Order: sequence, then C-alpha cells, then structure tokens
Amino acid sequence: MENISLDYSNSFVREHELRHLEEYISLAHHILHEKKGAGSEYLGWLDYPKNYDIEEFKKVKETALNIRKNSEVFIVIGIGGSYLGSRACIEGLNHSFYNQLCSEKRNGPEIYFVGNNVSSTYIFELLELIEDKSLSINVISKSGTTTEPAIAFRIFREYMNNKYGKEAKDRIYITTDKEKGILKEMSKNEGYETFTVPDSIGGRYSVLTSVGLLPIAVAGIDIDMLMEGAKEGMEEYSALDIDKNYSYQYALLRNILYRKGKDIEILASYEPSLHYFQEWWKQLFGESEGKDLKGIYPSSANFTTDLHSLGQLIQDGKRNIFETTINIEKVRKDIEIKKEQEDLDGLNFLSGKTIDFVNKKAFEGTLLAHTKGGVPNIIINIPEMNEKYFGKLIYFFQKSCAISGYLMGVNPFDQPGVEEYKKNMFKLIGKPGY
Ligand SMILES: O=P(O)(O)OC[C@H]1O[C@](O)(CO)[C@@H](O)[C@@H]1O
Repeated sequence: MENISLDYSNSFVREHELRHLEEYISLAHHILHEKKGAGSEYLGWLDYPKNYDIEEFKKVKETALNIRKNSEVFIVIGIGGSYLGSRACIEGLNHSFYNQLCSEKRNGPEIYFVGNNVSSTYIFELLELIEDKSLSINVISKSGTTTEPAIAFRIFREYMNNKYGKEAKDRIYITTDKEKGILKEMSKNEGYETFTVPDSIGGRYSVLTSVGLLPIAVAGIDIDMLMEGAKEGMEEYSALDIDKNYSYQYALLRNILYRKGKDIEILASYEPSLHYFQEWWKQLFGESEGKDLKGIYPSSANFTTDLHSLGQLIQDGKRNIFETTINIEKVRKDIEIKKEQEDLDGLNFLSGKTIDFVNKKAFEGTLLAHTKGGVPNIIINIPEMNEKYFGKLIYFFQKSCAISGYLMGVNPFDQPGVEEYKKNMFKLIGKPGY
C-alpha cells in the first residue's frame, strides 16, 4: 500500500546506532503522551485530528464558502505560525500560479498574505493591487499583541471601513484566543466573527486548527481530507516500534547526526510549490529546538534551482550539514519531451521522456554527489501531494519535532528567545512601558 516512507540508507547512520537510542525514543514518547515533559500544557495538537471542535470546523467550512462567493480577494494577516501553515498548504496543493489564473479557472478569491513583515512598500503595493476588488480579511493572532499583524490590521481596517462602511464588519474575520486579548475585545465591540486558537496549541503547531483551516478552505482545498490525513498520521506515528514509525526514526536520525557535528539541516525539495512548506518546517524546528545554546539550524533549498547557488557549498564546504529531501513520487502534472526534426538544441536524446523523469534523475545524481561529498541524506518519500498526504506530513513533522526536542533536552513548546528583538524594537519605537 502506498504511504509516506523514510529512507536513511544514505545517511551514514548504521542500524545499530538507531537501536542504541531506541530506549530514549520510548522515554520521549511516554513523556510526551503522558504529558510529563516541559511545555506539556501545549499538547493540544497531539490528538487534535481526532478531538477537534466539530462545530468550529463546520463554521470554518460555511464561512469559507461565503467568502469564496462574495470576495475576489482574501487577505490573511498573521505572522509565524499564524500564516506559514496555511500558506504552505495553499501553495503546496493549489495551482502554482493560483493568483494569476483568470477567475473562472481559479474558482475562488485571490489570496494574499500581509502582516508577516513591516515593509511599508509591501503593504502599500498590496493595497494598490486589490483596489476595486471585493475583499474579505482574516486576522490571525493567538496573542493579539504581535506588532506586525497589528499594524497591518490597522491599515486594512481603515481601508475596509472606507470601502464598506458599516458592512466592513461582515467581511472581517478574527482568529484569536477564546476569550482574552485585544482582538477578542475588538471583535465584541465591532461585531466581527471570531474563530478560536485553542489555549493548548502554540502557533507553530496550529495549522490544523482554524488558524490554518479557514484560509486553506477559502482556497478551495478539501479540509476534511487534510484532517483525515493528519488523523492517519496521529495513529501511525504513535507506534513505539521505530521500524514502523518513520516520524520517530526521523527524530532519532537528526539527533544522531547532530551529535556527530551536523548542526545544519537542509530541507530540500525538487518542487518549488513546497517553498512555504519548507518555511513552515523552519519555524517548527527552529523555534522548538533552538534554545539553551543548542539546536540544529533548519535551512531549506529548492533544487535544482539552488544547486546553481548553494550546490557548491553543500558539495565542498564545511562538513557540518545534512540534508533531508522531500521526494514527491508522482507529480501533479508532467510534460513529455517531444522529438524535433532538427535536433538544434541537442535534446533529442530525451525524446519520449518526461520533464519529471529529468527532475528525478537530477535528484538521484545530486544524492550520489552529495553523499560522495560526505553529506548525510535522509529521504522522505511522499506518494503524491494531495490533501491527505499533506495533512499526514504536517503531523509527521509536528510529532517528530516534539520527540526530537525532548531527545535534545529542550522544551519544544516555548520560544523565549523571540522576545529579545521585540523589547529592543518597542523601546526604539517608543512603546509605553519599554
Ligand atoms: O499568533 P501570534 O500571537 O500573533 O504569534 C505569531 C508568532 O509569533 C511567535 O509567538 C513568536 O515568533 C510565534 O511563536 C508565533 O507563531
């Protein structure tokens, strides 16, 4: 039966190394599942694919349908875990040029993300782009206090009020804490529809809650199948036997490689549509593990594009890197390379083959080259990129991240280091109290 699988035969990790650490996985598993570890108040995501709020899920689907009907543009305001997961899913599963398609082909609103930076140019030009188009917005912030989305919302709130007057409130959707925070207060005062970020789920683990699901459903993606995949992952990746649990294998492998001095991990992909999935993964692992002077630096590369920029360093640079490659076995679309009468470009040797055949050979060739250069490679095979595998892959990484964090001896659910830049910025911009 087709399934997500992991291949560590090119990782230079031998089987007995996994066996030596098997007991530690078992320990980490129990600490996690029995909620005895650091940050255990943030384990709501663990059984969420089975225990999610059905009423809220229904409301997400109804609201998404409504937005799809009455809006040409949908704006998602949020940063970090409040936008990366939905963007990853939308870009990973939808047409590569979704926003540029004509409306009949797109069959849903154009979707843009803002509030994930403080670039005035970006905000200004987005406002220019959406002029004259019907609009709905979703502001997502668990805390409600994050500066980037707060500033973007102020600008877009004014824009919506000018454009729609009293009806603006029917086009503004807020995803935030159940009862506290500025956004909740504002929603009560203004009459905005709200969605909940569960207390027990931190931002980077929240893609399968309303945080991710509303934008994903607005993009026309089947969120039932997404949850179905996550549920499958939840069951499969709870097995204690590491031979049957690829998520735990991955956690173990990266810890073994880390102890051998490999402190940079590149998540590589040969599909550009996975760019934001890689960004989501970077936050997940970076915020979860990078603390107490420890952590693997999570980076990403899109091949073959980056083979022409980073390839040299990966092949020949300092040997502190390992690669994890996401291999999509069956691509969404393929193109056959045809034979030409005159073989002017010398490519007739490829006639009858497909572009994906070349891509797969590029992957094989790169794997050979990089392993020869001493770069351990872990391969995660995905049969195809559909809703179900996407949901399962999300769960795969969330589970392995929690286990990996416990193996590393850190709290995988807090992010105290993020506050430092904020304090400085607040002081510099004159925020009261700083
Ligand atoms: O949803 P919020 O509270 O605006 O937070 C956004 C992001 O900011 C952080 O708190 C810090 O970067 C992340 O963990 C989170 O995903």
